[in-house]
Amino acid sequence: MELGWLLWGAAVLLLLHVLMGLSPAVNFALRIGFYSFLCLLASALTAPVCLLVNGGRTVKNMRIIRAVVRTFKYFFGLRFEVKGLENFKVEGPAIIVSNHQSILDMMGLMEILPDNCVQVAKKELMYAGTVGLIIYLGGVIFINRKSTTDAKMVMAEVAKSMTADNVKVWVYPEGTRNCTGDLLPFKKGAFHIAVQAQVPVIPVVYSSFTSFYNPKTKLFTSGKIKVEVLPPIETKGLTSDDVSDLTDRCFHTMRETLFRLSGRPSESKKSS
Ligand SMILES: CCCCCCCCCCCCCCCC(=O)SCCNC(=O)CCNC(=O)[C@H](O)C(C)(C)COP(=O)(O)OP(=O)(O)OC[C@H]1O[C@@H](n2cnc3c(N)ncnc32)[C@H](O)[C@@H]1OP(=O)(O)O
Ligand SMILES: CCCCCCCC/C=C\CCCCCCCC(=O)OC[C@@H](O)COP(=O)(O)O
Repeated sequence: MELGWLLWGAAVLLLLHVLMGLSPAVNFALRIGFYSFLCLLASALTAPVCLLVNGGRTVKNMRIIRAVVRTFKYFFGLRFEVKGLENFKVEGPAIIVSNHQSILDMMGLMEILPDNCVQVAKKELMYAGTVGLIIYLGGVIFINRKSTTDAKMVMAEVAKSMTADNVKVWVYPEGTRNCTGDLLPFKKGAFHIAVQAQVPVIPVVYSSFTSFYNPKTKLFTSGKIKVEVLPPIETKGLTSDDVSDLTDRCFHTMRETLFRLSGRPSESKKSS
């Protein structure tokens, strides 16, 4: 009986191995499928723990979620090389902005997530089964991207409450996933919150995934991701008139850093 199960297991592993060797598309689909399965399963198992330990929706649950997600990288052969963690050690609340390449970003996010930090997410994620539940329990702020008025109202509330509750807020200013090795133009929401709450903006940059992950060419292998937490940009004394400048400044600093971390010549060097 036990030998039978062993043989079945070996046959399944062999089949997976052959399928993965045969076609990059199958390899890609299997790995993404496994990642989604892992997220759904881990969320289903972690949600009751969060409820038991912390009783409901609170940023404290992020510590539990973070500990669980940090184990995921081993399944995919991913390594993170992190620099600048000391830049998170600002007194009190802050806005953290980072580049957003893929659903895999959740691993990079949890790798360095400071305590008392929630993310801003599109409201559709609330309905992603158990993942939606765990994100809700972690205190994630949901916005309706289709209504600027709605999103602005939610963000104005966040600007007020983050100081009172002493939380950091993590925003992906590109507003959507982008795996091209460059940055999309930044949306301004994150920078409006920072100015309204008069808190610093801390930029975080992850090197381009394109050498090991590319949905267009169905590439997904193991790889190394360089992460840099950049020095905080102060916003004390800035007003809403300064938001565009602040957004541009942050965009250019992050783009330079992205190119440097990804071993790509920067635009200024290319033209010289
Ligand atoms: C255990 C296992 C677990 C497994 C699993 C765990 C995972 C556990 C982690 C989950 C983590 C999830 C992570 C999800 C990640 C995403 O869901 S990313 C997608 C959602 N996030 C975002 O979209 C954030 C970035 N977007 C923004 O900030 C956008 O500005 C907004 C607020 C959505 C508005 O969108 P928009 O209208 O398209 O953008 P924009 O052009 O910036 O604004 C239009 C105008 O409004 C103004 N404006 C914008 N915002 C404001 C504001 N707040 N106040 C005043 N004016 C404003 C602008 O200045 C602009 O006016 P002008 O300057 O042009 O005159
Ligand atoms: C009963 C309903 C079942 C629904 C099943 C849904 C399956 C989803 C399961 C696992 C996927 C893992 C998700 C990890 C969290 C990813 C967050 C994320 O990266 O969202 C993308 C969002 O930032 C930007 O969205 P778009 O690039 O604009 O699009």
